[in-house]
Formats: sequence, C-alpha cells, structure tokens
Amino acid sequence: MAISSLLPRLLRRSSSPNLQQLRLLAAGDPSRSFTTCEGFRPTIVHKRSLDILHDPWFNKGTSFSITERDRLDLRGLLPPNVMTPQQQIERFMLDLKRLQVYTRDGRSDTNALAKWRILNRLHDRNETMYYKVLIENIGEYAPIVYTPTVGLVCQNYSGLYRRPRGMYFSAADRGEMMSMVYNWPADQVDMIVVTDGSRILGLGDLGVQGIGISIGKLDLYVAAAGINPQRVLPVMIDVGTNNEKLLCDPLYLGLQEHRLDGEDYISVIDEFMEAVFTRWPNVIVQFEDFQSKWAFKLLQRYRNTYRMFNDDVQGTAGVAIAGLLGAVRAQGRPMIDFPKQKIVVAGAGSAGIGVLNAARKTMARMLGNNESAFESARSQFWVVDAMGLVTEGRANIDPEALPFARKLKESERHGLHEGSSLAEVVKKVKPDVLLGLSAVGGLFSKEVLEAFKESSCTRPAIFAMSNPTKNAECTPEEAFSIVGEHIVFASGSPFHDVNLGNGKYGHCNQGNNMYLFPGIGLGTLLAGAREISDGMLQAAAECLAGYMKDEEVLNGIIYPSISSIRDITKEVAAAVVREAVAEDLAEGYRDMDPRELQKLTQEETLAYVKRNMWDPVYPTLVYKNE
Ligand SMILES: NC(=O)c1ccc[n+]([C@@H]2O[C@H](COP(=O)([O-])OP(=O)(O)OC[C@H]3O[C@@H](n4cnc5c(N)ncnc54)[C@H](O)[C@@H]3O)[C@@H](O)[C@H]2O)c1
Ligand SMILES: O=C(O)C[C@H](O)C(=O)O
Ligand SMILES: [Mg+2]
Repeated sequence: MAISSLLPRLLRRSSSPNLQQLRLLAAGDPSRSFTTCEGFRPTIVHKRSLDILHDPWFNKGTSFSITERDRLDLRGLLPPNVMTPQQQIERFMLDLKRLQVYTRDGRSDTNALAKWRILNRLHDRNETMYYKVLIENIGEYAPIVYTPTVGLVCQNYSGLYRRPRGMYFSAADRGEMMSMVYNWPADQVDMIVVTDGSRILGLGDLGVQGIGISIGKLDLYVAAAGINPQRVLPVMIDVGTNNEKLLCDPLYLGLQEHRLDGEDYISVIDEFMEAVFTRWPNVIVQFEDFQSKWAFKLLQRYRNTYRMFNDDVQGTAGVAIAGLLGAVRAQGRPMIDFPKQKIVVAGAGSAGIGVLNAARKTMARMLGNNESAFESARSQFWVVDAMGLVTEGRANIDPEALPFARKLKESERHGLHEGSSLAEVVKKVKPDVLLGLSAVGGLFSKEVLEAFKESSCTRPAIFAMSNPTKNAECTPEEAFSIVGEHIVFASGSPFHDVNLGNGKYGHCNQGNNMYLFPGIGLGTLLAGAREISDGMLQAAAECLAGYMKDEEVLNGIIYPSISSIRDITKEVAAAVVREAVAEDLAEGYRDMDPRELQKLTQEETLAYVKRNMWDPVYPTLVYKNE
C-alpha cells in the first residue's frame, strides 16, 4: 500500500509538532521526507499475523487500524472494534486501579507486587503501551518498576519469572560470549545495564535474581531519557552466589555454586565487555549493584577504555552533591559555603566512598583547587562504618576509606576514638549533615537523632539514602518529630511528606541516583563521547543542583519531583553533551558530527536532545518479505 494513502489516518491520530511536515508530504512536497521524524517513519517488519501480535516491540493490540489489519494479515485475529491508544490505556488502567480498591486493606507489599505483575504482563505483550502508561504515571509507577518494589521483585524472582527479558551470561559461558551476543535480536543497542547480583539495593547477594535491577534501571532509561526500548539490554552476569539460602533452593534459577573470585571473576567480566563492545561498539554500559569489593576495581579497569560508568559510585555521588549544595542553599547561604559544612557519613561502601570523594573534590574546587585545599577539605568529613568511626588506628583499613580516616590525635581532641559509635560521633561533632549509605534500616535511631538535635547548624540536613524502604536509616516522621520541623530531609526510596500537625508539611525529598543516571547515559550517547569523564559527571551534578529554584530550596525542596524526571533528564543530558564537547571527547551521533555539535548553543543542544528522545507512539507498520 502506498504510504500517501496512510497519511489521512496518521494525520487524524497525531498531535505531534511534526504534523506540518506530514501535511507537506501528503500535499506532495518532494523536499520533505518521513526520515526526519522517528515517530512517523514507517517501521518495516518482516513478520505478519500472530507473530506480530506476539511481538511486544510491534504489537499494538486492539489499536491496529483496519488497513494495517489487512496489510499484516491480522483480520479476524482481533476483536473488531478499533481502539485509540488512549482508549487502550483507559481499559488497562481500569483493571490496574480495580486492584488498588480490592486490596486496599491488604499488605502494601502484596499490592505492589501485584501491580508489578500486571505491568510486567503488559510489557510482555505491548512495549509501546507499557511505556506510555509508565511515562504518563511516572510518580505512581516508578516505585513499582523501580525502587522500592523492584527489590521485592528481585527477592522473589524465581516465582515471578515468566518470559526471559535481557541476557544472561554465566561463568559456564566462558569462551562463548563473543558468539552469544549475536543471539540478541537487535542490531543496535544503545544502553546496557549490567549487574552480577552481588549487592542488590540494601538486600545483599541475590545472585541471578538481580536481573530485576537491570530491568528496572532500563525502564527509567526509556521513561526518563527516552532511550528507544528496542535498543536497551538488561544483563545479568551470573558468577554464582554466596547466598546460602539460594544455594540450596531447588527453584533457584541461577548457578548453584559459590561466586567466582580473583582472576577468574575478572576474566568473565573482561570477556563480557569485549563481546558487547565488539558487537555494539557505541554501546554504553552502566554497572549496577556490584559489591564494593569489585565496584571500584572494575571502574578503574574499564573507564578509560570503554564507555561505561558505575551508577552506585558515580551516579549516587552526583545526586548527593546536588542535594548537599541544596542543603547549603536551604540554610539561606550561597553554595560556595559548602566547604564549611561538617558532614558525618554512615557507610563507607561503593556509594558512601563515591559520595565522599566527590564531595571532597567539590569542596577543594571551591577552596582554590590546589593541594592544600584538597587536604583541608578532608577534615570536614567523619566516616562511620560497621566497625564505628574510621580512624588511622584501624587495622587492615580498606584502602578506599583510608583518605577519610581521621587522625587519632584529632579524634581524641573531639573526645572520640577508633570505632566510636555513630551516636557518639554525632554528639561530639555536631555536624550540619548526617548522611546514610549503610544499608542498615533504622541506623539513625532515636539516640542518634536526639544527638543530631544538638547540631550547630541553623538548618541541619538528614539524607537517609539507603534502599529499599525498610533499609532507610530513618523515616521522615522520625526525623521531623525528633530533630525538628526545620530540618531538610531526603531518602533514597520514596516516602510521603509528613503532616506536622500545624497545617504544615515536612517535605520528603527523594535523593536517588535516578535523577542522574538516565541523563548521563543519554548525554554520553548523543555526544558520542569516547568515555565518561569526571567533568561530564560533575556537569550532570551541577545541572541537577541548579535545577531547583531558590524559593523551592528555602522550603526544603532540594530535589525535583519525580513527575519532572523527563525534563530534568533532558537538561542533564544537554549539560553532559556540552561538557563532552568542551573536553573534546565528543565524536558525534548519527548525522550530528563533532563540528556541528560544537556549534550548538545551549538552547540548540537542549532541542537536539529533545529531538532524539523516543516517545511511546505507535509507528505505522509496513510488511516486507525478507
Ligand atoms: N539513594 C541512592 O541513590 C543510592 C545509591 C546507591 C546506593 N544506595 C544504597 O546505599 C546502601 C549502601 O550501598 P553500598 O553499595 O555502599 O553498599 P556496601 O555494602 O558497599 O556498603 C555498606 C557500608 O555500610 C557500612 N555499614 C554497615 N553497617 C553499618 C552500621 N551499623 N553503621 C555504619 N555503617 C555501617 C559497611 O561497613 C559498608 O561500609 C544500599 O542500601 C543501597 O541501596 C542508595
Ligand atoms: O536503585 C536505586 O534505587 C538506587 C541505587 O542504585 C541503589 O543501589 O540503591
Ligand atoms: Mg544501585
């Protein structure tokens, strides 16, 4: 069928800004073509009939038009009434919302898992519609497909598993990965999120079940960054598990052997990296939820060779920096006062150390960016881990934590010693900020929060950043009621604002790396950056910090609301593109070459990013025999 005969139907359906282009085309303007607009370029498919209905990439369900039903041999395979995409969503939402009513009195966990199941089934049959539901209701469903429910999903993955999603590489596949990558059907992959399942959120080693976190992160890549869902690939590298329960669970889906370690482990990850970059040289790989023992080593090993980053180390650091700068502004002070903040960090793992390094560098830059500035910034931090206050007196200290170990004399001057408890440290240091990345739920106990009440700061800030919800170091209710209404509060998983009982609400910010990783990935992709530099990550963090207006920050709102995640992601991506260009790392993307990228103004960069974000719109399908 000629394309021009499809146009009237398309034009009726569309409210896109590219309508004018299509009208010109319909009127026979030969200088215009479909190829300028992804959403309207017909998609060539090599399958028909039930094969189309069973393919979530192409399926439109009841939305297939009559002409498409004819063209694709679908007549008689669908109920006769053609639905608009909006009607389809209304029908789906009715079902989803019905569940909410019926299970209102049930345990909220069960409710959330049931919602995840319904959404996942939609994803299995119609990806476009799934992402439309997610994007239009991101505030409601991010907590289902992402933190916190994704944690529960990973814990129960054996039972929830229906259709495979993503790829699995196991220790048993050594020597085969280079050919295995060709089993994936897409010739282009833009974004991979890979985990080895060794530290899923604050839930520990979940082995192969950790694939859920790669899937959840990529859902946000599509919803927030507009990465085309046909070009994302969740990956699980199964090198065994040290979770004894899983090792003897007869229904466990992964390798039932202890984790590989040392050179054996590295050789598996090396082989995986080589394989995916051989097939998709421009792919970006996000490392997610690797135990800290490997997170830093792998980051150092690959970051100058491949387009990769570690979200827990680098994404979290940027989000924390933006929040910490917001907390300074919330005190009515300029950001440049950040180096005066005293910060107690509970947790010195991949996330905690990532935040500490970035915060120290940010302070040093503000103090003159020299060695003495870097040295003096160190004294602003007090780090407490599972063994208490970290000092130079600790035997076998973790090399990553060593730069933040307090000198023994200095500690004694504050009445502290190696291993002092968190409550003691907070009592003696009277910090401006208490930041938790410990994975220990309730760590900011009544005693710790009472001690924090004595903070010398006019507006102290609490970041209870551990995930999922039950691992948060404290709840916002506890924080506002014990420390006071004047605090700034952020948590890694979403909580509701707190009714303070006097007509006022205590705002609960969500301090989660979801505000950065989608923009870091998208910006890197659209710049065609060779690697992901510290400068690009810094630009992303600064963009997030600057996103909030003064009046919001003064009201304790230091992070955007999840409903604006697509907008903030676009801004972050543009900042990353510009920094990549400035650092001469950009090699261009598709028909945008590096010289053209260089010429773009800030506004034009934003428009370039927006133009390249995928929207969940059904393309017209045209069948072609292979
Ligand atoms: N909000 C976010 O965006 C975000 C990002 C990354 C990680 N996280 C969360 O941070 C947590 C930690 O992640 P990680 O990768 O650093 O884990 P990790 O296992 O590498 O590190 C945990 C750290 O906490 C310390 N710790 C344990 N018990 C403690 C105690 N009682 N007091 C003080 N410290 C204690 C450990 O010694 C270790 O240093 C997880 O819950 C994860 O979900 C949140
Ligand atoms: O996954 C999240 O919600 C944030 C972070 O990456 C984490 O590991 O907790
Ligand atoms: Mg993570």
